[in-house]
Amino acid sequence: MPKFEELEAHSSCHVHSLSTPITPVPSNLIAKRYSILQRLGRGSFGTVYLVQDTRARDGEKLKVLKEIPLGDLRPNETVHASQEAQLLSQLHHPAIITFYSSFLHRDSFCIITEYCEDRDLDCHLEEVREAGQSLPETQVTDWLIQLLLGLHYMHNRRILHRDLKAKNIFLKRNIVKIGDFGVSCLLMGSCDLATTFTGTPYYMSPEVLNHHGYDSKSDIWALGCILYEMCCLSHAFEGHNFLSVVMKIVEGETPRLTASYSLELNTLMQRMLEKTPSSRLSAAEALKTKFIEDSMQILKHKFCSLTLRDKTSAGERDAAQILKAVQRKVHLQTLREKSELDRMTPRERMRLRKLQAADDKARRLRRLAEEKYQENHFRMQELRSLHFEKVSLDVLNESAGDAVHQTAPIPSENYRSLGCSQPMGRQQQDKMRMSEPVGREIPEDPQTAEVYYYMDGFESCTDEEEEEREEGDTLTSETLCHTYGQDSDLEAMMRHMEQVLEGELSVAEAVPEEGQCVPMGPPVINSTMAETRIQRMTESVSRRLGLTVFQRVYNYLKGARERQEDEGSIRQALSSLVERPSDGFEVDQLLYYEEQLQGAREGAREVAREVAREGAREGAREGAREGAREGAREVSREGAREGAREGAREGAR
Ligand SMILES: Nc1ncnc2c1ncn2[C@@H]1O[C@H](COP(=O)(O)OP(=O)(O)OP(=O)(O)O)[C@@H](O)[C@H]1O
Repeated sequence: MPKFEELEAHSSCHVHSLSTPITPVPSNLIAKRYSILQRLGRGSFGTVYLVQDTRARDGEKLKVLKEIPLGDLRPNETVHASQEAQLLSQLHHPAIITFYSSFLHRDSFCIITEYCEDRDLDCHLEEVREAGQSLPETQVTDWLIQLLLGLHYMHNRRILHRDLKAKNIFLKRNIVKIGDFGVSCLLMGSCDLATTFTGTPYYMSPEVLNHHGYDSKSDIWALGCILYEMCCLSHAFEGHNFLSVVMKIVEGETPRLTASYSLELNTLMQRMLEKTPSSRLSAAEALKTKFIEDSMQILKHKFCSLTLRDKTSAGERDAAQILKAVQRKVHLQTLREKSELDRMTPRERMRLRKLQAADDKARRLRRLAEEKYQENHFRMQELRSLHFEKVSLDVLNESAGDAVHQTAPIPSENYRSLGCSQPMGRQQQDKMRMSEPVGREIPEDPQTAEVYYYMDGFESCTDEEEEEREEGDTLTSETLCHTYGQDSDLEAMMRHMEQVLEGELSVAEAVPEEGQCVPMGPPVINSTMAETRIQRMTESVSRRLGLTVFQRVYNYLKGARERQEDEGSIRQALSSLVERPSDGFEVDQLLYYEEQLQGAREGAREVAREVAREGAREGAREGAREGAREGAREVSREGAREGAREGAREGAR
């Protein structure tokens, strides 16, 4: 049962459409600021919602809320997780989904993160597969570089992902972002059980399956699997059932990419899929390979021209706005010249006021255009100085040149001649938004009209022209906002690439050892999370197969595993129970999880028993020691008494 009111159900692989924005109801706010817009989906541990942050600035309002039910946990048991969440919220990288905050809401642990409107990589790959297409190598390497940069950033800070998979990678315009970084660790701690339950079988590394512990190289293994998936649109290690996948990962051959991808990319992937962690590349080492460095140069140029183009087109839009304002102004100015002030009717006066408003507008737009022009100019100079001659030329020819020409023919003197003086700040611009009076006539009496205009702040224009102008204004400011957000990610990504290219990257990456990743969830959340995962999985498989079939498959597989039947006979038996033997995959995985949890519980009970036994032994020892001490004391007391009595007797004698 969903805890939060869901306004719209949502299938995971559909574009998140928000055609009808939902106005938040203040009384329904979660943590006094988030209102649920729609449900994005349900994962193994919790439910994911798109929310509106009523306290955030425009353009940053949409966020994601992950609600993780904590069952019967007491609030103080989650304090540790909240503290670790604080740590995560201080980390920022454009390839990592921003972790804003976490809090407790009723009996759930809630996490607020950045929202990625372009869905996850898994959905994207499914679409490509369905369309019978494939991803070009440049696209694959562009994404791989960004993912390596993100991994390197987190690994350097001793944070492991533990559940890297295509479903945890999100697309946001031109960049990819890793989701849930550190979250599994936060909730599950870092023990072996946590690794088993947070990992997804297809991406699990040999060392994890062999219970040799998880480290940063296990994340690299998962990324190698994702790289294979981006190229071949199927899992790197596939099998009919859970155990056959495990066998392939642990003992099978390292897969190869198809011939349509370069040898260099194939070699890189194979080095990321080395079975021995010490022979496997780290993120820093992968970033320093020649293939990645060369591809990174190209990606950096691409990002450079993208930000430039964004800014240029914003400049073009501004220029168009200015042109419109100028035309309108010329028209109004003619009106002004024709009329003498004292002979004006109120309507004419109104027009004059509008003229003044147009002046202000033109001045603001001119300023914006000048700023944009300067920015573009500065970036172009930057580009040249970095010797990216080819790119600079392309950019100048393709777009910047156009924009410069479009912006340049409206030199600032033209506006000055229209009587503009002081430029206007952004806040003032916002205040200057016009309000539309509805159904109000302008009074004909000049004095009354003056008061009327004053009350309306001189901006009460109902003309269609003004409406258009208003629409144009809104568009401009929104586009600028949008461009800024996008640019900041692209620019941050470029900075990270520059660091690598300029050799500011330590290849001897601080590799977190098992159990050393920053967040260490308390064990009590740990086993609750494991139980939740088992429960969710049981629900989902029994829904898919039907309860009766699920029970049959479950009972058969449980017996078969106990009898240690071979894979061939298991496959044959499964084919009579389910349509495809692969349908039994999740049941198999479920049995494996149950076994692991059972083992962990028995381990914990054994530890508790041992502690109790040791306590009893220690108590007995202490008792014996105390008894001995008491005995000795009694003996010495008795001796003293006897001595005294003997002394007295002797004295009497
Ligand atoms: N930051 C986000 N922006 C946009 N969509 C998201 C975001 N986080 C999650 N989603 C979507 O919400 C759904 C559920 O995500 P969640 O991460 O809980 O589960 P999952 O990755 O499908 O499974 P698991 O919990 O096993 O990792 C998915 O469809 C995912 O694409």
